[in-house]
Amino acid sequence: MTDTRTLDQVRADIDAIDQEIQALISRRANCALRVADIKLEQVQAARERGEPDAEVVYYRPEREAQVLQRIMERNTGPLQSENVAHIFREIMSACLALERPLQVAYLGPEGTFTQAAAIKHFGHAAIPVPQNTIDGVFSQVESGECNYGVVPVENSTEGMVSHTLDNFMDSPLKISGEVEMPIVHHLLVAPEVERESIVKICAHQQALAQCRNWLDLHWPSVEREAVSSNGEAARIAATAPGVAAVAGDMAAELYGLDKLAKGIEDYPDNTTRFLVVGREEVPPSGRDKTSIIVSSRNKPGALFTLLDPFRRAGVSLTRIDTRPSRTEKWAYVFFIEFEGHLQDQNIREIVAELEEQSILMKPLGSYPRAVL
Ligand SMILES: O=C(O)C(=O)C[C@]1(C(=O)O)C=C[C@@H](O)C=C1
Repeated sequence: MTDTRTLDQVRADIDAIDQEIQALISRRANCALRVADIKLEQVQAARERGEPDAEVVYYRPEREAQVLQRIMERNTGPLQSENVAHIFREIMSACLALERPLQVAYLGPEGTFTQAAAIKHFGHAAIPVPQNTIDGVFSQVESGECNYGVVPVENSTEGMVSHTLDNFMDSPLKISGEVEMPIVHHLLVAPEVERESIVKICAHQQALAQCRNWLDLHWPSVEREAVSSNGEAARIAATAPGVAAVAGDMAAELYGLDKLAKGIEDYPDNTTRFLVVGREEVPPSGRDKTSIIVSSRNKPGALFTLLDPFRRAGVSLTRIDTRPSRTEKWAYVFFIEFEGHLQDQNIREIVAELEEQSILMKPLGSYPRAVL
């Protein structure tokens, strides 16, 4: 049947639907408030049972992943599943903020891709707390100043962010989630700045590397300077007219910069993966990944021996990386990521075997696979 409603009629329908959606969102928010009360009651009961350290965990990544996954699965259009999930991401973010506003440390300053990743994962109701260094993010969460932290871990062009991996070696923090961000870089300048006046291009070293071919081709003789972050590069470009920055949309918006060239990364499917760190272990969501650090003696076949239990159990590895050991005791330190949860029987067996064969075996946490 053709739709014969007039513009006014359709708008009246939209108004009525909005009213219903709003009432439903308020009902949902009241449920979240009740969830918060129940969580508190459960912790009080646990303390009375003699568990003095029991603490309320408001943020539940496994539950959020399940909610978002289901929303995407049952979407029938016409909106795209990802767009619908983003809307619910924000609704859950606001509901969680009613229960307890989350402080999220991230590798700043404002305008970095890590901030964009933190917002993508936690939504806009979380309180972002920029840190100057990856170490700073870890220590804010370790000390309890912030509830969670977001750090870059791997780029599809440049490989692992070794500093993040090094932090995991000594930190008691657990991984509670992962975020994937497509990385699109632009060449940014302050408004009205002419191409001819650019004498220097600033960016984080990873961004300079990700755009190396493009910069070699278009700006071969202009000095490049690596600075602490893309956000910092954008801040410099906003105040120094001879300086351009390589950074993303968020930095461009934040510092009011113009795009002299868009999408300048050498590989168009350039993505960065971020990890969310927290103090709690995350229960299974049904679609999980696990990360561990494992180290073995320097002897022939050492890596094969460590990986063989995964092959036998048919568990897929999603990442393996090596870092130089920082103590003489260990010859190799491997970061291994795989599908499954530390509570799964087959993963428990693999971990037990690795504990026997290695000189160090540190689980970094199980967490839901990125949904968005
Ligand atoms: O189910 C919970 O534990 C809730 O707190 C509710 C809710 C939600 O809004 O759906 C909010 C925050 C949590 O991170 C997960 C889900």
